Amino acid sequence: MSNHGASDVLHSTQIVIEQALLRLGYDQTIIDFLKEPMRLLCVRIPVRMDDGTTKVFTGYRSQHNDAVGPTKGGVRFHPDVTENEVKALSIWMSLKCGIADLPYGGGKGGVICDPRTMSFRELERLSRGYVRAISQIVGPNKDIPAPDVMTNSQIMAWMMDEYSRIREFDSPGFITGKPLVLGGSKGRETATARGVVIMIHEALRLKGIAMKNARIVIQGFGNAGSYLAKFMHEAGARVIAISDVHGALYNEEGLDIEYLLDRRDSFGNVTNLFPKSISNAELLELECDVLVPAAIENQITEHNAPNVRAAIVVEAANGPTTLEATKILTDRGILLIPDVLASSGGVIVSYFEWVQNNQGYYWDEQEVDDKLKVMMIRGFEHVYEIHRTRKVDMRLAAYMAGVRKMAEAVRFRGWV
Ligand SMILES: NC(=O)C1=CN([C@@H]2O[C@H](COP(=O)(O)OP(=O)(O)OC[C@H]3O[C@@H](n4cnc5c(N)ncnc54)[C@H](O)[C@@H]3O)[C@@H](O)[C@H]2O)C=CC1
Ligand SMILES: O=C(O)CCC(=O)C(=O)O
Repeated sequence: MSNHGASDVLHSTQIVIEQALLRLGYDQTIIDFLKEPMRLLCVRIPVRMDDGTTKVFTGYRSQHNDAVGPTKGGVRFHPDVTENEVKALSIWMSLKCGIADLPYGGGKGGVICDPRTMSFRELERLSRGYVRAISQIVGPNKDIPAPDVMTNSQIMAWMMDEYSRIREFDSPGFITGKPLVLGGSKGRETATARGVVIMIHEALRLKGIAMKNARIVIQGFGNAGSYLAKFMHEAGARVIAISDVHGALYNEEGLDIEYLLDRRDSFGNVTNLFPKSISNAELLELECDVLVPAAIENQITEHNAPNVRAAIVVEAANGPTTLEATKILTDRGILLIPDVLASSGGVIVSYFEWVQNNQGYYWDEQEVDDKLKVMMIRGFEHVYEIHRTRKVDMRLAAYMAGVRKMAEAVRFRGWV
């Protein structure tokens, strides 16, 4: 997998944060404060490998700002993780929490590694080592990790167990995205995709396009992309293309999603089992009603944005569209539902999981889904209203909605 331009994502985020705060009437001091995470830890994690050697991994935990409450956000295991990427991801988490009005600031972690080449036990030792390395700055009321790219409920379970051992009492509220038997929430596994579906419903309604037979193209077939394909198929839409890191599959009549779900591996790989019809680059330029990037950063750029032939782009991934591409899509009248709004279903249900852990009382899946829907639609309406009344693009509108509460909290606390 190629490097996807991590330093750019931090810089572009800072540009939009600054624009948002200026539009909201904040001064340079708050801008300087919120443009960077308030805390960033870089750790070295020695891990005993199965062959008896010890390998040292590098990891990060970035805490953007905790004025609103504890910081919250996933941990990514990926070879291309960088300090700047983790910093940007933590800022995006703040914006997601702000839009959804959760009592959190943003945090994010990452470890430079490739889980696809590691054994189960090596992954366990790495997960536990990461928690030992960051244990001083995390905790149920400090900073609460969760899954992200190439991490899952098993990794959350090891991390929770390690943290509980260090603190010497069971701490389910330390991390979310856990297996159900360890205090996970019903609906967390599917939450990111469920949230994206709700956004697609809203966007189709605005564009006057029916869900039935709407043509959907999805890049990425992992946690976010594969469940999304399933839910869109169940809703009567036509998923005409999907992809993973190896390439893309395309069928204008609609793909057999059930079959693909059945064949995909735990890293979201499936296209390697079939003769590929098209490339990832071609997938992004297919004519469709809704294009959903659900893989990694910087996929829609100034180079391919003029060729995007979708009525709606819904960003399930974090940072899939550059700022230049955002402008091109907006100018072309394509409705863009930005990442910090569209992919907030995961952290919203993580919040529900944390609430359930704190109260020791667990909800059924319908209750989770109903509450998620209310919060996603409220977020959408808020962002769309800012976009309409302040005449700013959807990304800037989302940043304005997302950063306001944090800026207010910083001011009330008297920090700047
Ligand atoms: N899992 C979650 O709860 C949330 C995930 N997200 C974001 O959604 C995106 C996907 O995350 P997950 O589905 O959890 O990851 P995952 O690790 O489960 O799946 C990633 C998918 O993207 C594919 N992929 C990787 N590199 C690619 C490339 N260069 N071109 C095309 N496909 C590629 C992989 O093959 C895999 O199918 C990420 O940006 C993540 O930050 C956002 C909110 C929550
Ligand atoms: O569930 C969470 O707390 C965070 C999910 C996440 O990392 C994200 O939204 O990018």
